[in-house]
Order: sequence, then structure tokens, then C-alpha cells
Amino acid sequence: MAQPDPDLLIEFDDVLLRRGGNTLVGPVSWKVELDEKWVILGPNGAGKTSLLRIAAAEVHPTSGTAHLLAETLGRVDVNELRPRIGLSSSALASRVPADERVSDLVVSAGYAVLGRWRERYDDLDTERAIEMLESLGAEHLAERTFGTLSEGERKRVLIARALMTDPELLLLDEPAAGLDLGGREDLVARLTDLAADPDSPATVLVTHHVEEIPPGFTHAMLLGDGAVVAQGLLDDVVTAENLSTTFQQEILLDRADDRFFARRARTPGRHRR
Ligand SMILES: Nc1ncnc2c1ncn2[C@@H]1O[C@H](COP(=O)(O)OP(=O)(O)OP(=O)(O)O)[C@@H](O)[C@H]1O
Repeated sequence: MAQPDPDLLIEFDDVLLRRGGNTLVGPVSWKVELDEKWVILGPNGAGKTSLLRIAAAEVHPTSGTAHLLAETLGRVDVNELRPRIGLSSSALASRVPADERVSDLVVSAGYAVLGRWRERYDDLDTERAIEMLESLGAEHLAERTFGTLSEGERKRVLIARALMTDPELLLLDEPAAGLDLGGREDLVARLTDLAADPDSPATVLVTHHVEEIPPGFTHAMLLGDGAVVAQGLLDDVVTAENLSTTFQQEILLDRADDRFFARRARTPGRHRR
């Protein structure tokens, strides 16, 4: 088996995931370097979350080789790998107890647990948790319980938690899903700042919408029906032609202020009585 490249955070060779006789995603070959910020875009059911779960060391590929942080899945203790990877997803959000205090939720990321399990955390840990919440504009929520937060507040708190361990790789699964326009724009602005920070980790953001791509992101993968439609530099990949192939309809794409905006081309007579 080939040795992992130490300069790559993700190195997938023909990675494929099957469940119950169905291919969820793959085969995908993919490389993510230290300073790269990726967006994975595709329709419902395309396999985005499945791919991200492999990148989070949550599942092993059925075939192919997945190297993460220069370790090989299947040959490394995933419990050592996972604290080096920050993950924010709705699946994680649904596992957080409603009465979990926000500051405890963020601090506990350092111990790879959900739910407070220690009576006290170090002051340094608590300070860092507040710093992380501040960087997401959520420090005022520190004493609230998770169950009382709005959808947008939850997303920001979970990203703060994902950053708590100073991860080498940050994985964000649909961080803007369920947010209103203001909430989405606020989150895109925060992620733009994060992308511009030279100390920020390599990042992979999964989304359905080009409007959610933060300026400063560098690369994109388009996934359609489990297969890669295109991947590479963001500007080369996020094109009307590639989006049309990915979403299987004619998509028009606009750009303004380093943001993307997409809509379907109007087809005369369609959807009219
Ligand atoms: N455990 C499983 N067993 C069988 N099929 C599964 C399983 N998990 C996911 N799938 C299927 O695999 C496909 C890819 O799912 P996945 O969640 O990765 O897609 P996605 O691109 O993240 O979708 P969405 O945008 O709707 O969240 C879907 O058709 C889904 O129904």
C-alpha cells in the first residue's frame, strides 16, 4: 500500500462507500493540502455527507485507500485522529443534550466528549472556549443551554466547538442550512474571516448552494449521484456548465463581490398553466 504524503491532510485514492448493496459515494480520488479551503457542492443524496464522514474518520471506505493527516484509515487508532479533526454537522447537533451549557459544550471538544463529564475544566480551556465563541460572534451565548438556541446560534456554537481543539482539518457539513438570510450572510462573513486567517486549518465545507461559498475559499468539488463531476480550483470548477451537469438542469451563474449566485434558466411554458 502506498505511504501517505505528509503534506496532504486528505488523500483519497479511489475511495468508495457502499451500504446495503448501494454505492453511497465514489470512487473518489481527492487531495487536500494544508492551506486549501474546499467547498463540496451537489444536490440532495449526491454523497456529500458520506464523503465527509470518511474525512472525519467516522466510517471506513468499503474500497480504496483513505489517508487522513498522513495516517491511513484502518491502520490508525481513530480516537487519536478525531481530536485533530474539527467537525460541525447537524448529526452532531442532534446528539447534544438540550440542557448542555454552551461553554461546556465548547470546552468538552478538547476531551472528545459530548456532555459535561468533568466537574471543572482548566481556566485555560474555558478562556479558549470563550475566545472561540467570540470569533464566531457567540460569546454572549456562553451561559445559555444548547436547547434554547436558535438554529443560527447553534451552528455558530458548533463551529466554535469544532475549532476548540485547534484542529488541523475543519469539516463543516451544511453550516448554513436552516439559517435565514441575515444568519446566512453573517455565517458567510465569519467563514470569510476564517479563510483569510493564515493560521486557520484546512477546511472542507459541504453545501447545496453556491451563495454560501465564502470568498477566500480556494477549491471546489462538484458531486452528482455519488460521482465527481469536477474538482480543482474554485474558479475553474464553479461554472454554469459544471453546475448544470451536477444539478441536471440549465443553471445560470452570476458573480458579484467574490460571491456566486445561481438560478435556473427559464424554460418557456414550463410551470405555467
Ligand atoms: N446507511 C445507509 N444505507 C443505505 N443508503 C444510505 C445510507 N446512508 C446514506 N445512504 C444513501 O446514500 C446516498 C448519499 O447520501 P448522503 O447523505 O451522503 O448524501 P448528501 O449529498 O449528503 O445528501 P443531502 O444533501 O440530502 O444531505 C443517499 O441516496 C442516501 O439515501
